[in-house]
Amino acid sequence: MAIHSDSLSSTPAPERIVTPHSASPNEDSIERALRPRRLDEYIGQQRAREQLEIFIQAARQRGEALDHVLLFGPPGLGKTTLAHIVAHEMGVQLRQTSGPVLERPGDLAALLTNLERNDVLFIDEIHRLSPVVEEILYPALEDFQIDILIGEGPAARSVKIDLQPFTLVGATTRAGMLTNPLRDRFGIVSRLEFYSAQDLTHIVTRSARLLSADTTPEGAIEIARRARGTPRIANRLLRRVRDYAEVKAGGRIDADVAGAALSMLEVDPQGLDLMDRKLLEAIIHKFDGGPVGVDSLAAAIGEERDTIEDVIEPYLIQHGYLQRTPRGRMATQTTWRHLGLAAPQSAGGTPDLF
Ligand SMILES: Nc1ncnc2c1ncn2[C@@H]1O[C@H](COP(=O)(O)OP(=O)(O)OP(=O)(O)O)[C@@H](O)[C@H]1O
Ligand SMILES: [Mg+2]
Repeated sequence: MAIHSDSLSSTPAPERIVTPHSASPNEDSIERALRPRRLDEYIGQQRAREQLEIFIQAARQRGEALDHVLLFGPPGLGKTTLAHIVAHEMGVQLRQTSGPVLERPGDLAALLTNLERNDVLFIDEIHRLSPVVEEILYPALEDFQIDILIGEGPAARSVKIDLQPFTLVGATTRAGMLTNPLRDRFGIVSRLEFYSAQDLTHIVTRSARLLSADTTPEGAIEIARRARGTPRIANRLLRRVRDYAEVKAGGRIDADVAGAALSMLEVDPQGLDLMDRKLLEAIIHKFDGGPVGVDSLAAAIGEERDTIEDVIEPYLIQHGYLQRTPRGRMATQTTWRHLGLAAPQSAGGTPDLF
């Protein structure tokens, strides 16, 4: 069966404390425990939440399946969480799989034919569906029907099978890698954004309550500020800071304890971690501040190109540490300053006038 657990859907990268991917099966089970189950417990992402609230209510009132939903955004922002919430709010079952797991059309056909009326089928990493599997999906999404080929050679014939109406929830970190015909079949498209420090503070406070971690409001703010705008990282930092507080500070997490613990974890005051700094330092020291192509950068820091593009870069770009230009990546004035260096005139971004 092609359904697989949450633990298989993330790339482990245990060496990195702020990696937005979940690092271990143990962490996955903690994540599940911290996962909000209802839409009104889902903090932040106001736009996505408000839209879904209306569409879910309308679908429920009509007794219909919700339109197909595409969720996209960087790892750890709550796509899987939202998929589960959609099923819960619709009062239906969720079946979960992911693009790379569905190798053959039959894998998807088996899942589709087992769905009950209005169920949610959640396909994670939907940009990694193989083209033959994607073909099966088109008529399923449009007409709730699939065409499957039975037999081989001259005796082969195509059979149409009717499906129950269902909702596909697709998640991807790369909306740009979806084919047009697939993207066009989603009626609801939600882009998840990095969270504000304020929203993350709510998330840390909620998780601290669930984990019975003794956290002051200032302690929660300190963790939230340094979590790269990402709930998964906020929850992970909270657990590590709690360990530190229990061993070094009688268990209480205040701003000083959180700050000391995060420094020990090499998360700097802006929330950048070792990998972030390694990338920024490589651009400055090995490539004179850029522009440098992402492949050269990947080779220089020993990371996969995909990891740079999906995991490291989005936050750095949004926060002005990195510019993506047609000729490659460039460090900005902010980057030079952040690393305690004097920026050259040629550095990207707003010049430092002071
Ligand atoms: N809006 C939110 N409110 C509270 N907690 C959240 C929210 N979004 C995410 N979380 C927490 O962050 C964790 C990670 O979220 P989730 O697994 O849904 O991310 P994802 O976008 O699916 O990541 P990936 O791209 O790696 O699959 C969850 O376990 C949950 O505890
Ligand atoms: Mg996920």
